[in-house]
Amino acid sequence: MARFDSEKIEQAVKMIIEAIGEDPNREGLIDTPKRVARMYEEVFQGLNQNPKDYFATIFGEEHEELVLVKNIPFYSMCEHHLVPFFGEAHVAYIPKDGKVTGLSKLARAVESVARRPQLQERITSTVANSIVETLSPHGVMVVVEAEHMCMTMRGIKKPGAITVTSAVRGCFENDPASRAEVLNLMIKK
Ligand SMILES: Nc1nc2c(ncn2[C@@H]2O[C@H](COP(=O)(O)OP(=O)(O)OP(=O)(O)O)[C@@H](O)[C@H]2O)c(=O)[nH]1
Ligand SMILES: [Zn+2]
Repeated sequence: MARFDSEKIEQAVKMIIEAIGEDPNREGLIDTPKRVARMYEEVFQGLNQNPKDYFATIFGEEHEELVLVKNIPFYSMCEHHLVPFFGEAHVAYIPKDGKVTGLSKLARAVESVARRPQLQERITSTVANSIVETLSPHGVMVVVEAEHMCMTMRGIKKPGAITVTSAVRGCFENDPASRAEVLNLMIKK
C-alpha cells in the first residue's frame, strides 16, 4: 500500500512556489500547498486501489456475447510532466462460464488505473489485463481516446490532437471482423 505523505507534498509545493520567484506567504498562495496536497491525494488515489478487486462481483449469467461499456470519462496525470490527460475509455469483453461482472465495475477499474501517474498505453493494457486475469473471458478489447495537456498547453502545443490506444486480448486477437465490429460500436457517438 502506497503511503500518502501530505506534509511532504506541502513542503514540496511551497518550495516550487519559492523557486518560481513567487511569495508563498501572500494571501492567494498561503493555503496553496495544503490545497495541492488534498488534490493530489484525490487524483492519485488509484495508487491504493487494485483494479482486479472490482471484478470480485460476478453474476453467474450465461451470456457469452458482447458486453460493452463505452464513453467512460476519465482524468489521469501524465507521468512525464504531471499534467492532466483526459478523455474516454471504452471497455468490451465476451464473458465465459457465467463470469459476468457488474457494469459499473468496468468503469471503476478504469478510474482506479487512471488515478495514478500514468501513460495512456499502460491504462489501456492494465484494464484489459485485469479483466483477462480475473474473469477469464473469451476476449477483451479496450480503447482509450485522450487529449494530453503536455501536448496542448506546452511543448509541441497541438490542442485537439487526440491519442487513441487499444488493447486486444483473446478471441479478438485473431478475428479482424469481430474487432472491427466492436471498434465501430465503440467509436460511434
Ligand atoms: N507514449 C506516451 N507518451 C506520452 C504520454 N504522455 C506524454 N507522453 C510523451 O512523453 C514524452 C516525454 O518526452 P521528453 O523528450 O522526455 O520530454 P519533453 O522534452 O518535455 O518532450 P516534449 O513534450 O516533446 O517537449 C513526450 O513526447 C510526451 O508527448 C503517454 O501517455 N504515452
Ligand atoms: Zn506529459
